[in-house]
Amino acid sequence: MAVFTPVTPDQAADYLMRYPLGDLVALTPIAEGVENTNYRLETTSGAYVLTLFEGRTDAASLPFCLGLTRHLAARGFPTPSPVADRQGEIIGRLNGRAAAILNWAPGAWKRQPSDKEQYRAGQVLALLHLDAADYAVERQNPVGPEAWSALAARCDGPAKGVDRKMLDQIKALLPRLAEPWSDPALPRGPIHADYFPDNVLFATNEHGKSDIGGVIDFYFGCTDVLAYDLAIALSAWGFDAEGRPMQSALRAFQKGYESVRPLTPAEAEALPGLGAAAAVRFTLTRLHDRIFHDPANLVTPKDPAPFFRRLDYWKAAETV
Ligand SMILES: Nc1ncnc2c1ncn2[C@@H]1O[C@H](COP(=O)(O)OP(=O)(O)O)[C@@H](O)[C@H]1O
Ligand SMILES: N[C@@H](CCOP(=O)(O)O)C(=O)O
Repeated sequence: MAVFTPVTPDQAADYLMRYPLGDLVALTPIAEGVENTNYRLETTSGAYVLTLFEGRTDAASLPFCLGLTRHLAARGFPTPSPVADRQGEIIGRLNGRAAAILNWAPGAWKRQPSDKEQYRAGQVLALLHLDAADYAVERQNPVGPEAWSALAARCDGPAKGVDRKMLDQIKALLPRLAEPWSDPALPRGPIHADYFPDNVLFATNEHGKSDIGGVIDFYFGCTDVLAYDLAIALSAWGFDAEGRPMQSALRAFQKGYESVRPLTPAEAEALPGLGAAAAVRFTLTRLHDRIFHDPANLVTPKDPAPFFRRLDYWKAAETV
């Protein structure tokens, strides 16, 4: 489930009165997602998503994240735009939470993307980097290198068994993994930072062809190293459920990316190190979420081990 803060139809209808979106027709909870509360909102003017932002999405980050989404949508990038209320505001408040309404992106994410879809996903990530380049607002990465030691330190006391083993290896790697962030040759800009298959919805376009209809969930979005975003995406799209590399998927995704935005020599050289950093970043947050899992929260914590295994691939790539 991903309804942490319930909303009744009456509350949604009341909230909708602030928006020029017509009247409520249906309010349906969305089961997917792990961070925030999401409802599909159908009104007399169309379909939308109503999001209530929960604990880990810091309300102070929303002007950056929703502003970036709006900036990209205005450029024609495929992402559902946040809707402004009658006062022009895109961030509201509902049931004690910061809230927003975004356009509904039709389609579904690909559980087993073909190489063609991998290529297209790579292209769209590169387009995101180009279209976002002149977005003037900045946000430090909330789960960047500075946050890793704090996450590791929090897990340090309670981690046991396999978690303990992963954590000990990670702690030894942390100083070296942060090195690319002091390289001034790596271009920086707005990044998605969570460009996983479940955040990329494919739909049938106006020509009857399947294409990316909506990139969603910019709530880890921040200003960071562009090639790190590619490394995160390759780590998310290019490995199987056990964390083993899928060579043709990795090639297709990167080829798609570079068909739009070729990597600089410095980026190409840094990519394996950034991939290792991405593997550790997601291992750490998954470890943290599993160790501190609240049993009252029905979302099943994600397994950190397959992400930890990606380290072997990236470490081997560093020595090639
Ligand atoms: N704008 C949207 N259009 C269509 N579906 C959406 C939209 N935003 C979210 N969803 C649906 O809600 C689910 C959870 O959204 P997501 O932003 O990934 O949540 P969380 O941040 O809690 O993980 C997505 O997997 C998708 O099915
Ligand atoms: N992609 C992250 C978790 C964040 O989940 P999302 O539903 O907000 O994309 C992971 O896989 O660890």
